[in-house]
Amino acid sequence: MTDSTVVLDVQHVSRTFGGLKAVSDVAMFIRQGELVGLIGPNGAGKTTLFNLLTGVYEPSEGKILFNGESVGGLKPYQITQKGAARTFQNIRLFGDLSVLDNVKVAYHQHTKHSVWSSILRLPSHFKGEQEITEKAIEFLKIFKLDGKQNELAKNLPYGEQRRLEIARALAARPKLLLLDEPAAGMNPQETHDLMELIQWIRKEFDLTILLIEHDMSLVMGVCERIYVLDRGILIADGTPSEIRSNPKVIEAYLGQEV
Ligand SMILES: Nc1ncnc2c1ncn2[C@@H]1O[C@H](COP(=O)(O)OP(=O)(O)OP(=O)(O)O)[C@@H](O)[C@H]1O
Repeated sequence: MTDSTVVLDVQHVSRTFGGLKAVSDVAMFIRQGELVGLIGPNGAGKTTLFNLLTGVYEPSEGKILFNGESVGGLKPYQITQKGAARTFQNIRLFGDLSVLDNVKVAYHQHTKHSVWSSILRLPSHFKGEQEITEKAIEFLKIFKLDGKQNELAKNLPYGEQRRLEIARALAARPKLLLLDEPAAGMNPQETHDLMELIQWIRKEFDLTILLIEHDMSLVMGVCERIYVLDRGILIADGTPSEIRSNPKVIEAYLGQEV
C-alpha cells in the first residue's frame, strides 16, 4: 500500500496460539479519517487482531505499519506514544481512582511535564497540573461525565464506565482510536447516543477509528467500510450494503440477522 493517506496497513498478519491460528493471513488497511468496522462471529479473532495492532501480542507472521512505520515488536505503551489508543471489551479503568484522575493519568502521558518541576514543586508544576485538570474536565464534558468527576470510577453505572473508557483513550490524543465493543451492555438509547458521539469525536478530533461491534445495525449505520473475520480468516470487506448481501457473510452468520 503506497497511498500516503493510509494510517494503518496490516500485511498478511497471522497469530498462532499452540495449534490454533486465531488470526490467519489478514490484510487490511485504514485511511486517514475513516470509520471502519470489524465484525465476525464469536471467536473469529477480532480481539486478537486488536491485540496485535496494539502490541499486546506480536504477529507470528506478517507486518503491521502505522503511518508507514513498522510497529511489530513494539510494546503497547510505545504504540500509544505513536498515536494509537484503544478501549477494551472488558472495561479496564482504575476503579479506585476518581473519574477525573482516570482521564488525567492518560493526559499526563502526552504533556511535556518535567519530572523535576513536579519533584521540586516549581510554579510550572502547578500551572501544568492545573492545565491538565482543565483539559481533563473538557474531555469529561464531551462525554457528559463532568458532574461525576469526583466519584470513584468503579461506582459509575456500566454505560458511564464505557464512556469514561473512551474519554480516557481520547485524552491520550490518539490519531487512531480502536474501540472494542464500546456499546456492549448498553441499552438501545445509550447505544444510539454513543454512536452519534463517536461520529462527532471523529470529526472534532480528526480521528481515524476502527470499531469492533456485535450490534450489526449499529455497525452498518455508522461505518463506511467493514471487514469481516470468520475463524481467523478475512472473508469479506466492503461497504455496509456490500457486506449485507455478501453470501460468505450471510453463511458465517447463518441464523442471525445481518
Ligand atoms: N491468549 C490466547 N491463548 C490461546 N488462545 C487464544 C488466546 N487469545 C485468543 N485465543 C483464541 O483465539 C480465537 C479468537 O479469539 P478472539 O477473542 O480474538 O475472538 P473474538 O472474535 O474477539 O471473539 P468474541 O467476539 O467472542 O470476543 C478463539 O478461539 C480464542 O479461544
